[in-house]
Amino acid sequence: MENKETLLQVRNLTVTYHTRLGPVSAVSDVSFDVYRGEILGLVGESGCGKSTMGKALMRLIAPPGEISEGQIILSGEDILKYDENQLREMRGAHVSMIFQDPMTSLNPVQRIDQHGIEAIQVHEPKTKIEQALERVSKLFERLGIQKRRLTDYPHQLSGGMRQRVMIGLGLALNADLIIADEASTSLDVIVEAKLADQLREIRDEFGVTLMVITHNIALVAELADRIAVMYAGRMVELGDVYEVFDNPLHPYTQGLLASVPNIILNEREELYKMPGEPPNLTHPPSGCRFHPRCPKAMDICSRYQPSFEEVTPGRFVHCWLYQDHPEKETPTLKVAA
Ligand SMILES: Nc1ncnc2c1ncn2[C@@H]1O[C@H](COP(=O)(O)OP(=O)(O)OP(=O)(O)O)[C@@H](O)[C@H]1O
Ligand code: NI
Repeated sequence: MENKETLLQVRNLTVTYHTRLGPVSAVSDVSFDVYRGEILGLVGESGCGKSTMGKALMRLIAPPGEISEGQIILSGEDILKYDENQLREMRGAHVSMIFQDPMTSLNPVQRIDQHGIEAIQVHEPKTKIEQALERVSKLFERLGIQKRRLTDYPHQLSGGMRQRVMIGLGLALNADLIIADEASTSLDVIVEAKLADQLREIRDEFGVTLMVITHNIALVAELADRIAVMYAGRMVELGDVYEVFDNPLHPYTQGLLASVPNIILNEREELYKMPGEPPNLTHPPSGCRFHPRCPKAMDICSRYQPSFEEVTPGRFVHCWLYQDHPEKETPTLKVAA
């Protein structure tokens, strides 16, 4: 993409869930931009905070969770300052989220075409039903939903189709940003490689911005322009998808990509299994949260949190390997007790 226009700026975003075991910072001090018209893939192990991030961008974090710090600036406006009316307008017309189970967002007693017509008419009340229906059926056809399915009810469609319907509704609303949150277990939409092509075509045609939250790294390779990697509530790497797959900088990204079949490995090499488990976020490790599992950890990594530094243009990494600190070379003295 040439001329990048920033659609969304996330700054120092922190989301905290207040649990019985103490506060959990599911998203911790995360900053990044989303460009208009891009497809951004957000990946990371289960529990690293991807869905929390997506919900925060929709202002859908509810108690016991709260956005405890930061800014979310959409087209120049801080949505953390929005009141309920402004939020309703934003969720309708500007940002759409497709959840892991679209059944929860679709009305079970409403046909697919009615969902589409309603989506259009809520925001463009002057549009006639016939016009709205025509737009909807064109849109859905582009997404691989045939005309005869338009009179179906949500339960008559497969999970993958329901997700397409949600994407279609987002497009019908002319949403600027569509956030799609893939379930960890669902095979659904994305398994169909064809959808990656369709989504890219639709993006080109409608200029919509897509944020795809998924465990499916192969899909991200296929679909996304940029990839963002989260670990234990922090964003650890962000960059052009080709550059990151070609040369992952953060040791976590390196491990994550090495554990995916057929992407960066020769067939003969064995898949890498990352040692250890993600941390308990009620007591996250000090410094870089990845340090206990990191094969390249240095002394400083457990003591200080690295910043999210732009190491080459457009490439951000949260890792002491790529930034300096006065104490970087000085090991802590281990004093015997
Ligand atoms: N409502 C909640 N109350 C308390 N803790 C929560 C709540 N929702 C999420 N969490 C915690 O926040 C952290 C991040 O969860 P989140 O669902 O955002 O992760 P995720 O990356 O989307 O995981 P997955 O890939 O499994 O969908 C986890 O530790 C989770 O237990
Ligand atoms: Ni999730």
